[in-house]
Amino acid sequence: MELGRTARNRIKIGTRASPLALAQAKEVAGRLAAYRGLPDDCFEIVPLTTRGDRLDERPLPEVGVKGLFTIELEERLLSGDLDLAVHSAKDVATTLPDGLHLSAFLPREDVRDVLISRSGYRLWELPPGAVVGTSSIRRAALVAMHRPDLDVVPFRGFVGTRLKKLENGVVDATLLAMAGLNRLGMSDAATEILNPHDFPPSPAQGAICIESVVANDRITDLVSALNDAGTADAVRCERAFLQTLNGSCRTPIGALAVCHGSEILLRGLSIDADGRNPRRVAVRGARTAPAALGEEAGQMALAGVGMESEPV
Ligand SMILES: NCc1[nH]cc(CCC(=O)O)c1CC(=O)O
Repeated sequence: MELGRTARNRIKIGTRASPLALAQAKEVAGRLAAYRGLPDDCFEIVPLTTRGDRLDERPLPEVGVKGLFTIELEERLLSGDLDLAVHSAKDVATTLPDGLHLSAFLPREDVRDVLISRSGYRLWELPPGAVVGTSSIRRAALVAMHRPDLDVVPFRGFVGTRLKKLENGVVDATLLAMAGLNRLGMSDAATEILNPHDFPPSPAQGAICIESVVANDRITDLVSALNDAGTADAVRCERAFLQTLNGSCRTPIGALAVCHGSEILLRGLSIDADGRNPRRVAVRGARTAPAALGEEAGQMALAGVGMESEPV
């Protein structure tokens, strides 16, 4: 393959400029180099500040949630300035711009959320009125479901910034994805790993994906070496569930799909923003049509059928 021979045709990998996103882009460049036998210097990592980063001080639900961290990267893919973009799959809007596709998924990291608390308390041990910082409507709703007596406040910024704010006493506890902590080498910060039944993760949590131009066969072929089929199927199933339910983008949704041989098992949850009325759904189906299964589960949740009664 005539790749990376000169500076001019280096493969440009776009990413958010956060430390986590940069670590993920480096991981992708390293794997591509290793799997394709290419020199490291044939990749150029291009960090971009996204709208979501610029709106750092405002709570996310106010500024519209999806696509905030990806739009700038997508524009540059379409203009040809970038060859591929590396994203946390959970930050990618369920509908992509025409001409782009998710061309590979890396093997999924830990899918779970963790609680990080200053005094080492677990979620059920936090004193009444303790302040929990999160700007995720899903995490806020799940905290309210388990601990309606806690005070949830907006809390944003890069992972390291949030941990510093926690240390400085701005909040008593916060919630983060274990995957991000692992990738940053900060897993020691976790106080309690929350189990996915009590605290369902975001659809696509823990998965890194590559987005690129559909018509660019060279890039589609290049990145195919990185694709993990089980992760791709599970995430496509979860994203279809989210897309089916997410008319308003305001409904807290959790979802986790797991592949077992030729089948996928999907468990999903939707819940009111105040933590009331959790609605759970579970479906099992063939791996041949992951998105159809996710959509079916979404339709069931919308219709209120096939729901599991509480507690499960
Ligand atoms: N929205 C920020 C974001 N996007 C992906 C991750 C974690 C990494 C992952 O889920 O793969 C995080 C931080 C967090 O939620 O703790």
